[in-house]
Amino acid sequence: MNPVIELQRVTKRHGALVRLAEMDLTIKEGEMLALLGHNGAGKTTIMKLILGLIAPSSGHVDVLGSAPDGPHAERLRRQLGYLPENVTFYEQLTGREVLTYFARLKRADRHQVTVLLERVGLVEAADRRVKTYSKGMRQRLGLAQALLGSPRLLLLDEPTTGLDPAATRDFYQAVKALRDNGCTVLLSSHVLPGIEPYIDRALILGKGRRLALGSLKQLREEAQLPLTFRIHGTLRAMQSQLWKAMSLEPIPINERCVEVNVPAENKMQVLRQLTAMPNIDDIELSPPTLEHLYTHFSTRPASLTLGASA
Ligand SMILES: Nc1ncnc2c1ncn2[C@@H]1O[C@H](COP(=O)(O)OP(=O)(O)OP(=O)(O)O)[C@@H](O)[C@H]1O
Repeated sequence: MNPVIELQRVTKRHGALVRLAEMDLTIKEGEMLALLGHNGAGKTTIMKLILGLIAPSSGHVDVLGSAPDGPHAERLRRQLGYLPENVTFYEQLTGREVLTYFARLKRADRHQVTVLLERVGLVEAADRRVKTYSKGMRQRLGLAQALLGSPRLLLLDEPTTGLDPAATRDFYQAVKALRDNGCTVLLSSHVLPGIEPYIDRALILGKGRRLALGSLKQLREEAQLPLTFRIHGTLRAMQSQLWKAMSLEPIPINERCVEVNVPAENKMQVLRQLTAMPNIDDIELSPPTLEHLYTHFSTRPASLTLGASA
């Protein structure tokens, strides 16, 4: 598949401050990639470079086949949708009026307004003033605004900050439907819960540098973090020597439940030993979450990040 975004050794500096350092990144058509990082890690800087709002100090940025700050910038921007962090609208206008206003600005077909209100689940609230909207509804209106003109590439900057888990899920489901229709999505976030099922890959950033890049599976393979086993049963009968014999350190959850961390390579061996025990009723296995992986990659020594996967 064609790359939609290509960054080659891109650096963005302000005097001595390096906002982004030698970044290489290729995003393919129809991919959903999450930019993850602490405040000031460089997420918005990457988005602004892709939008052509700022130019790299060195290196090359290519978006849909041309430079975003080059002679084709205007044509290119019509193919991009952008939901900025902290989106605000005219409070006195209705959702429909807001979208109609943006459609005019973007020179998009006004018939799209109703279609998009439907797509983001705002049809019933379309004729209410924005000042009556919840945070989740405002974000969905922001998403509808970003979708005007049927963009091929969607950039979402911290789109779910401040949303509750149900509103976050609804938001990502709407984005996933777009991605499934071939739209490429780049989203930045430091709110990790809820994002896992929707992304193809994650780029973990720290101080403008790439700390890790890959699918959840690739990040798990690279990190080699242990699996968590939640074991249920009559555990009081389990002597500490038994745990020791399996090289496990149980963390009590309650009288009938403990958690143990098991290195991935020992998974089957430990499972066999545990399932052979009559006092164990159930075992739940959890691989490391994106949150565990993020913590791992953002706290490991800098010398180990040089080989971050391409
Ligand atoms: N216009 C600017 N001039 C100088 N430095 C800037 C400018 N904009 C951002 N920076 C700096 O660049 C670095 C990266 O900022 P950026 O906004 O890309 O981070 P971020 O990962 O999006 O952070 P956040 O999660 O807080 O939004 C930070 O150190 C920031 O202070």
